[in-house]
Amino acid sequence: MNKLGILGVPITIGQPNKGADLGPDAIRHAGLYTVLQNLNASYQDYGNVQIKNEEANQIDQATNLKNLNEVAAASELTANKVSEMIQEGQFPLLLGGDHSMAIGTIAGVQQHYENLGVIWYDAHADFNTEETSPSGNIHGMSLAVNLGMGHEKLTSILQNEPKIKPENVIIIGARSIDSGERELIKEKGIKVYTAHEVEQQGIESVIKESLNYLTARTDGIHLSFDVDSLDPIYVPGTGTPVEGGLSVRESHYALRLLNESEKIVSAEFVEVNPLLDERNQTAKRTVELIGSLLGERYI
Ligand SMILES: NC(=[NH2+])NCCC[C@H](N)C(=O)O
Ligand SMILES: [Mn+2]
Ligand SMILES: [Mn+2]
Repeated sequence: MNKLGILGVPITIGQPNKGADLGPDAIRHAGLYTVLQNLNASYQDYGNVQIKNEEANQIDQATNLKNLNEVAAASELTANKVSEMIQEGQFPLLLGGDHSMAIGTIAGVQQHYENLGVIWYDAHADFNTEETSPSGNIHGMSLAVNLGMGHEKLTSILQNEPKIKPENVIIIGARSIDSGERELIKEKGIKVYTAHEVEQQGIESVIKESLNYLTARTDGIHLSFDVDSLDPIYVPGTGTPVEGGLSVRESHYALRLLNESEKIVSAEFVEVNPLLDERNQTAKRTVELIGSLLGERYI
């Protein structure tokens, strides 16, 4: 694997809770470097992107978007940094931060791929627009934004065009989808393996099918891993938990299969919120999951 470029994106204003800005450092403190050193991974930690969480408390009345300008500014900074890391030949490993950060990360990665694929591992689809969103929270819109749907300040980061094609996206683990999102998902023909389908089909088959499908049609796959994909019993430190989630075991297996495929070109682990956590267990599990993606094995 290429040298890792680690970047924290301490953004919390894409959703209503304080504390997701502490996620990147909680992940570092939970033993990230030890795991990387045990894997003999070479890495460079660029620290955290400067995000203006404090200055943001605005609902843009005209648009139903919370903290639009600040999220857009954060996305721009993130996108540029991520793009630079790939330019340097590094594998971006991004630590979050709420899921609005994916607007920036994917814009940055996409600069280097003509036909980027995305695996969106999440309890949610994050497929709202300002018209459909029940909350106005931009973390529930980031996937739609990446497909070119939503406010122009968000869809035009780095380039004013869609970053990914609808047919190059696979959502895995979904179990909380708003009615407006459901319609958009159907309209765009997005592939979704809900939590029920993971149960029915098994995670191995879901991941292998996804990899076969995406490898045939894309030139690289970005992994967007929202920790709330897991059941809240394992990840209490996250802002929008949904019962009935994926298990730690099947998620490790999913990540191991992704590692073995050698098709993942960048990854983000998002929605860790230490203020909602107990004893940093959510960050610790996140570090272990990162280990599986990077090649750690039980034996
Ligand atoms: N990245 C997340 N955790 N997203 C949660 C989104 C929740 C809800 N669908 C919304 O739009 O507000
Ligand atoms: Mn999400
Ligand atoms: Mn989620």
